[in-house]
Amino acid sequence: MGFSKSNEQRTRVMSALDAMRQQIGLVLGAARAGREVAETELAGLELEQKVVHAGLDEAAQDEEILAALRRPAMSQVSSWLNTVRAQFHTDASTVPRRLRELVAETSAGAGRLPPGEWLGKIGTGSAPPELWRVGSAALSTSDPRDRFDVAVPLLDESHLAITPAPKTREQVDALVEALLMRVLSSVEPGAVRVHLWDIGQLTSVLPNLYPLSKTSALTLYDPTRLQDLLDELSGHIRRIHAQAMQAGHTSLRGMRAALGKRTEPWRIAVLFGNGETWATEPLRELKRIAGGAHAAGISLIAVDVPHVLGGSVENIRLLDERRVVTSMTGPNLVAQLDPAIPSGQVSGAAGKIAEALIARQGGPRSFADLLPPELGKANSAEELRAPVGFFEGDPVEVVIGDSSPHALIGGPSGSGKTNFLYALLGSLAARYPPDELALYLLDFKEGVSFAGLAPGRKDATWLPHAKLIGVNVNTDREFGLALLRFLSDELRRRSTAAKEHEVTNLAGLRQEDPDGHWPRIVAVVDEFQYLFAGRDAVTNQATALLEDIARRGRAQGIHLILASQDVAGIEAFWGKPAVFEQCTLRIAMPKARRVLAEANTAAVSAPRWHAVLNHDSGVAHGNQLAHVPDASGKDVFATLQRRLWDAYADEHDRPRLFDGAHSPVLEHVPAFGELKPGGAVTALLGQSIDVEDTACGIELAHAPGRNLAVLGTAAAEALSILDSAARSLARQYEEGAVEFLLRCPVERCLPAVERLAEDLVAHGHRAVVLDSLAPTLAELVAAEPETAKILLLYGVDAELPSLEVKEPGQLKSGLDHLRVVLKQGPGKGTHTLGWWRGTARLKDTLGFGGNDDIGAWAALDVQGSELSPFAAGQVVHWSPRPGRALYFDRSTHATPEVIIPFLRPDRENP
Ligand SMILES: Nc1ncnc2c1ncn2[C@@H]1O[C@H](COP(=O)(O)OP(=O)(O)OP(=O)(O)O)[C@@H](O)[C@H]1O
Repeated sequence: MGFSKSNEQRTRVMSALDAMRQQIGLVLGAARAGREVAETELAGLELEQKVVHAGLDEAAQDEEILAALRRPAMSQVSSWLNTVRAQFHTDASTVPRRLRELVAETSAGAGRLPPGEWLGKIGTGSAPPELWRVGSAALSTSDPRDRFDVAVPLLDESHLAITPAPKTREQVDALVEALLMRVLSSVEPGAVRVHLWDIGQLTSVLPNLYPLSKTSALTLYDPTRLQDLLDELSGHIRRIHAQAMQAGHTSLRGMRAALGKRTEPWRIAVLFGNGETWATEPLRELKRIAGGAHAAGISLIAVDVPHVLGGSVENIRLLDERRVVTSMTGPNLVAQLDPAIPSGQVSGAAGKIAEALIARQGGPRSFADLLPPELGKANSAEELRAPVGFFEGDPVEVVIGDSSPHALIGGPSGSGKTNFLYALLGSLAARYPPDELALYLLDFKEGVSFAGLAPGRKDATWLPHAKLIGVNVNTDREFGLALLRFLSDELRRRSTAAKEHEVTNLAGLRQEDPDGHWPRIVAVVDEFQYLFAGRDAVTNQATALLEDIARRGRAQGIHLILASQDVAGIEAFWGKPAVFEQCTLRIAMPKARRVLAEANTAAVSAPRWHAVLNHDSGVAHGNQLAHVPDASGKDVFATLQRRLWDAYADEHDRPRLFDGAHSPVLEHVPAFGELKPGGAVTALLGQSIDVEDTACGIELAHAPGRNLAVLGTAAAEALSILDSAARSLARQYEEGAVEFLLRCPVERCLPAVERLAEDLVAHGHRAVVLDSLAPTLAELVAAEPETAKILLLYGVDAELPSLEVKEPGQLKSGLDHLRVVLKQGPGKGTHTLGWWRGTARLKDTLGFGGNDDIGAWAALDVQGSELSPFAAGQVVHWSPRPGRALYFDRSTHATPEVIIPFLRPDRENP
């Protein structure tokens, strides 16, 4: 039925009803008119009053009145009344027929027919009736053919206010139930959503409809959840308003008419009050909702709510169990409610609709349903947009862009947070090619959540969008910091470019610099609260960087997705509202707390494998529930990854994988492969904790202080550092151009030292493991070296007692010679790389004023406070941990940095 046609019909119904109301009014009008006549004739007036009081029909039976009318003086009264009466009957007799016809026209099927005709059948209509029968009425009770339908408008049209009479709750329930069943049976399953709230009952509001409550067609709100319902409705109104406005319409109905299809379900909210007035705040909200409801396809049915609602409202007032007065038929006509539909029939039919709805929605959807028909067709200049799940069969999208630049995801362990991230990453990567979207993925959790996106032993493919993948970084907060620094640098680079092109955001930059490479960057930090885990410099720097990126990233297309398992992660924000506020996209997994706004409890009731998406900073009206398909099951993501890899891997390098649980092997790092004679000689010591895959080393220039001290008792790490230093140096000298002098008084380390010496020799260099150190030191002091010499001293502290002894007749001790070698050696190409097992012994070795001779150090299990004398007195923060060293090179570092000593597989370990 076309909109204008139905409108016309509705007008006709209304005018027919008006006509009837007028006829009824005439009877009373007659009395008034008669009274005017009777002003000149008191008797006439009295008589008429009597007639009117009795009613025309009754008066005709009343002998006394009849006698009075027969009096000649009253002839005028008598004939006038007769005319009125005749005219009334002529007109009124046609009203029921006209009404019946019109209601039949506007209200087909379940809108009007008795339940036997439609109950239990599944509706197919997308254009439901406009009037819904609730009962019938007649102008004269004597003739049953005069009965006509009493019906009320509902969807898009009107609210309904029902006022019960005492002890009529059962009848009201039956009335509402029948009305809802008429509506639900008229339209296709899912096209109408019913929300039920009852102020006084916990469980049994219209129980016959309960089979529907396992679907979206029926949502029940217990008495305490009025606010949830009001939030839901007002959120819906705002969303529809925004949607419709964007598409150039003013209402859902208008949008539906223009598109020729239903875009959103209608909603009917039934509110059962108890006759008492509402508190100011919810009432205000209810009135606001009522005012905007029709445009959003919402109708309210308010039962025993003694307030005037906004919007158009029809009323039904019960006089007793059967008799009602409705605003449709006017105050003077009493209608009869239809009898209740037997409850078994209602629940049976509700069950059928529920089944049809479940079948229609096709059950849970899969990850493949999130993917577009073709890979990589989307453009990210304006925003990123991708579905992550489904609500009632319809996709629910995440939008990352100007109005929702950053996201906060929360959910307890096992709630599907990681799975959600996979769904999101997959959906994005399938839509945007790597030139449009670059991913930086960091997981502070122990485990390998993102490791599969980098090439691995089992699967050699990688996600071409991923530039960096950090896993097992829970103890390497510095890596998080490195990522933030990288993003902040990129932010600066982009804003400089934007300024140069005189634009203010990424979309502008891309337009002005079409050949530039400006993908949107999405950085995911899972369990980001680890960044703030200590009261230290890392936390302070992370906070500052994060705030900066959060604030300015929006314009430059740099987006943060911060995920956290528990409240702790969110609490980390409490002192940092800037970051929190910028995360306007909130995603709450079931049972997540504090991710959404304080009063928004949607996540509490979200079912398993669902997420509540909210692009409005977590305010309730922004809630969108979505079922998230399984994206982390076996082969699910991997299948997409392979397709993406096939499509893009040729042009996009593998991501850098940083795995905190696996130290790199010296021979595998690019920096080692690139070493060759001729450049500045650099001894590699370990891996930098950085976004780029870089090794960290000490440059052995011919300058004072170019020696290295390794400090601490951790033998494996100490061996590793000296080992990689020697091996990397070996690659930078031509054969015979360097001599390695090794000395190791620590028994258990000796095999490793001997093995190193053999390997150095095999490399073509001279390498000697010394039996004693003192004579060699004396020689080094005495002669000018012909070649570069590298002194590798293991456990120097063990050597000290013997070095301190002066040989008889000698002025200088071995220790004196060592001090000279440390001081003067580097200038002549003799560098000492030594391992002291404690800082005190290093001080003893260096003596007064000797600290400058150690230009660089790598500390292992040594407390920070012991290190400041070797770092120009600055406060050093360092909590020693296995597999890590704190490295400081006076000539290159402002502050020390954490490095990862290389792994020495298949080599002797102490
Ligand atoms: N939407 C889903 N459909 C089916 N299975 C899922 C879904 N989401 C998660 N799972 C499964 O549930 C388990 C836990 O999910 P997931 O690892 O994503 O949770 P999490 O919140 O990240 O937990 P944690 O933080 O402990 O890793 C996984 O085995 C995952 O495969």
